Amino acid sequence: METVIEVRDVVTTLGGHGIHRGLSLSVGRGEVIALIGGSGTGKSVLLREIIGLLKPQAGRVELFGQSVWDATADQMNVLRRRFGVLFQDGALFSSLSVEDNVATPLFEHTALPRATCRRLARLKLALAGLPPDAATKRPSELSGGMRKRVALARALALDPELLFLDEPTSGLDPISARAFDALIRLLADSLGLTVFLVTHDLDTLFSIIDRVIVLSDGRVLGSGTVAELKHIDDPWLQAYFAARAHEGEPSHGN
Ligand SMILES: Nc1ncnc2c1ncn2[C@@H]1O[C@H](COP(=O)(O)OP(=O)(O)OP(=O)(O)O)[C@@H](O)[C@H]1O
Repeated sequence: METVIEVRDVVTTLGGHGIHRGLSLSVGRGEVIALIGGSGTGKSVLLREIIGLLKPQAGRVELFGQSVWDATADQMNVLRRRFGVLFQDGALFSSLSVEDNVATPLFEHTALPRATCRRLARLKLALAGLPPDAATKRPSELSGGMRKRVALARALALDPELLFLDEPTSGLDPISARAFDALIRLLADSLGLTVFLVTHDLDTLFSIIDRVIVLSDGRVLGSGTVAELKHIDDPWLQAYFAARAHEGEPSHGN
């Protein structure tokens, strides 16, 4: 399997605290991966390092075989077009229409006429499951679940091969969260996307994830299906899965 994300021996210190202490992981094309770990273990920081927003003190990060932290500005621009990111808060522009929010990456990274960008944006909105009348609204006129879908549509604007999502279901009610999970899996399967998401949501793990990577104490504690990880003798991981056991059985076979 082609490697899409490669993280090797990453060391991160922030504010005098060691966050990552020689962290390594890799993700293959087409995998739907969840990164989990206790609060403050450095999941979001790692995500920012992988997408080139924060530089680790040591180690190597590669996307599609290109070193992120040795890339020239031109190489980074090419890389940025190959991945989309959905940040935790959606980071939508409140003053722009939904359609222009989604068209913004097309305005910025392509020479297409603005009307064409908007037409493509409408297609992405439909792909993200939004009704046509959402396009001309402002983000504030939509529900939280719909705003997430707008942010997803924007992350898909440039037809990425790789999608990063930071806590995609946080702030959603359980029904919207499960619908959003299903949408991510559908898009991954339909478009051949590789998905790397950070989550605390056990239902997401049980329903749509191929492989879970667990961060603990600055390193990868383990990686595998939920069933495989249940055998790891780690207090945080055991407590995490116990929370699910109290809620009932998993909805999916892994
Ligand atoms: N820019 C920064 N400067 C200093 N410390 C930071 C910075 N960004 C993050 N941190 C610290 O790094 C640690 C890891 O943060 P991070 O947000 O990656 O954790 P996380 O695993 O995503 O946590 P959570 O599950 O609670 O979202 C935290 O202790 C955080 O306070």
